[in-house]
Amino acid sequence: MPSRDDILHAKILVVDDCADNVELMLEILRDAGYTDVTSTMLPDQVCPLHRQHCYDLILLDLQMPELNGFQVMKGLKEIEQGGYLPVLALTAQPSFKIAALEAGARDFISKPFDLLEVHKRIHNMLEVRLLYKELAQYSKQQQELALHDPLTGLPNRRLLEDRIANTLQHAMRKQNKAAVMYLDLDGFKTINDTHGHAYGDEILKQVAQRLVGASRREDTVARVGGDEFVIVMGDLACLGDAQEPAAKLIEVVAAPYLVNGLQLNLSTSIGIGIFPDDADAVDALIAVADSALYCAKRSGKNRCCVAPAAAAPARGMAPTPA
Ligand SMILES: Nc1nc2c(ncn2[C@@H]2O[C@H](COP(=O)(O)OP(=O)(O)OP(=O)(O)O)[C@@H](O)[C@H]2O)c(=O)[nH]1
Repeated sequence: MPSRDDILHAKILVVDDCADNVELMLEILRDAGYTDVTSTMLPDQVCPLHRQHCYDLILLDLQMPELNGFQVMKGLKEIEQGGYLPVLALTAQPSFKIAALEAGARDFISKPFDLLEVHKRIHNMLEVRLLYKELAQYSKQQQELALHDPLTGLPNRRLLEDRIANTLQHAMRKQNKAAVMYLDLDGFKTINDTHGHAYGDEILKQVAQRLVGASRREDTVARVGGDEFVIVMGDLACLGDAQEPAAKLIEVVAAPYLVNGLQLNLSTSIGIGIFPDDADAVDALIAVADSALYCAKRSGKNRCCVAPAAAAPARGMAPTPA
């Protein structure tokens, strides 16, 4: 629930073509303790100003020459699409009250002003507006949490699958290739067993940062399990375009780690699946990369293998170390 302080610091815009009315409203608001109040006498400035400042409350006179309050609300609705239109209409015309509500205003204040009514309606509207913002922020955070790994902040499997699907669609349109790289740290269990889980967590966070740092901005780096990561790359012309960055990933993971004054070395294995050569669907491509990873582990770790023979008969039987 917004506090009294939050409400008094809300951003308010007063819109009226009459200078005396503007002055009166500014005085009422400042006397009540509102700290962030501005005004305009130019109705055509309301939308650009709201786009720039995102007001919590717009006190809008309905009868203005050139652009009236109803037209202004139309423009504001486009900016606040799906959101909460923070308009409190000001009118001396009783017949405009319902029309204003129908046009999207949340409430109205009649002129001449009844001071008590003005204070109450402004306070109530701001309370709802700020609550609405809190809710929108909370819902955004929840969505983020549902799609990201809490330890590293990387996309989780759910978001990864979405990103792979987009990458494959893009590759299909462009008639080029994409790669899914399945990466699993070597001997990570020993690190946990030797130095503790918290130390292992720190290493995982550093690995995540290194993988992101070594990837292109448009690639996706996701954490899909304990010490498992998946990297998705689009816009590739050939297998070599994936093997080269995979070798770079192996290299960055291998650089020494310093955690709590303790230096440690680590290696990783990577399996690569190529779209459309090895598979043409999200799950299948992940499965192919996972099988290739298994080959990399089995053939000695600290290396990268492409899809095994079963998934890529054209490339022969043996896994291909990078
Ligand atoms: N610190 C930490 N460890 C985790 C987390 N999630 C899973 N693990 C541990 O990560 C380890 C994964 O080990 P494995 O991949 O099975 O084994 P490994 O030692 O890496 O062996 P290879 O992959 O064959 O080289 C296990 O010990 C898990 O308990 C986590 O969030 N934090």
